[in-house]
Amino acid sequence: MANQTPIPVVVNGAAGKMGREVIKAVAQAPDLTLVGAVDKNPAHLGKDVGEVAGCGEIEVPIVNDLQGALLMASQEKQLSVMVDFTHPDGVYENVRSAIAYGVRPVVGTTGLSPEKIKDLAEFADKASTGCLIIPNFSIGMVLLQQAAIQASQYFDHVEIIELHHNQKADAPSGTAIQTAQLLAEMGKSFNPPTVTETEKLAGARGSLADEGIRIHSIRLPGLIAHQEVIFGAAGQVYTLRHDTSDRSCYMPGVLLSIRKIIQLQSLVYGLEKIL
Ligand SMILES: NC(=O)C1=CN([C@@H]2O[C@H](COP(=O)(O)OP(=O)(O)OC[C@H]3O[C@@H](n4cnc5c(N)ncnc54)[C@H](OP(=O)(O)O)[C@@H]3O)[C@@H](O)[C@H]2O)C=CC1
Ligand SMILES: O=C(O)C1=N[C@H](C(=O)O)C[C@H](O)C1
Repeated sequence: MANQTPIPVVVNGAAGKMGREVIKAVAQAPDLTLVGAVDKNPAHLGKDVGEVAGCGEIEVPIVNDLQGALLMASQEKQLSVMVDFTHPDGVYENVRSAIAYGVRPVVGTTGLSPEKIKDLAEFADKASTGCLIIPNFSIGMVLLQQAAIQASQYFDHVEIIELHHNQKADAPSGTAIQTAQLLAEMGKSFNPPTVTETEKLAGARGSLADEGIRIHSIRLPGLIAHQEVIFGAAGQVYTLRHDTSDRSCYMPGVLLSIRKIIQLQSLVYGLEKIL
């Protein structure tokens, strides 16, 4: 790895909570080189992104021009990568732009609808470009999901609770949606009704995903990112829980994705597919 030319990386959303972690991780990785830092928050424009991230000056200023950053990255000799941790409203256009410039997108931003993901998959296919959409970069969450898939063979009743900080824009979380999808793909329906239910307050029973799976979203200051998958059967409850205490937990998955995407020619959804 030491003799290879470093992979050029653009970080979009560089001044955000996740973006800052990615800047620190990329700055410390000898096989990666940061070539662009983009963020729309005017408070950070023009500042050195290393200073903003807290890892010291790295001589890359924060700009609010994704197209310009992608153009520069596309002119590097090596295939380049855009890491996106921005906002559900802008991520689709960001990914389209990256693919159009031949820059490979590693997407952590959540909130993309299944239709938009399908559309991006077709766009990536046409361009023969790798694109990674990863709802959760932590290994603990992959393991939780695998345990949930196992348990779903034996339990017919399951509900998901996701708990996040109250700055989160989208609900349910991308992770909870993916977890429900993985269970729904098991080829069975969950939660057969046992009684006629009435919601006295709308939403009391949470949101309804495919195959009868319910997701409940909690938003509170003091939380980072947490998820429970609770299975119930006569006389027993089986609870799987993952807790994030620091956003650094996502960085091994982000770095792995940057390294792996160079070899991909199509869109891949989910960290478990590249482990
Ligand atoms: N896949 C995973 O493992 C994880 C995914 N996430 C997801 O990542 C996303 C970002 O989360 P987080 O870092 O906590 O959010 P933050 O709000 O802390 O950071 C987002 C940053 O991106 C900026 N921004 C927003 N829209 C754009 C845009 N169109 N172009 C450039 N910059 C933009 C924001 O500016 P401003 O402040 O002005 O809005 C902000 O500085 C969310 O969707 C979240 O769910 C989070 C953690 C882990
Ligand atoms: O907004 C967050 O913080 C997180 N977002 C992702 C999601 O929506 O699943 C991943 C993790 O839960 C943290």
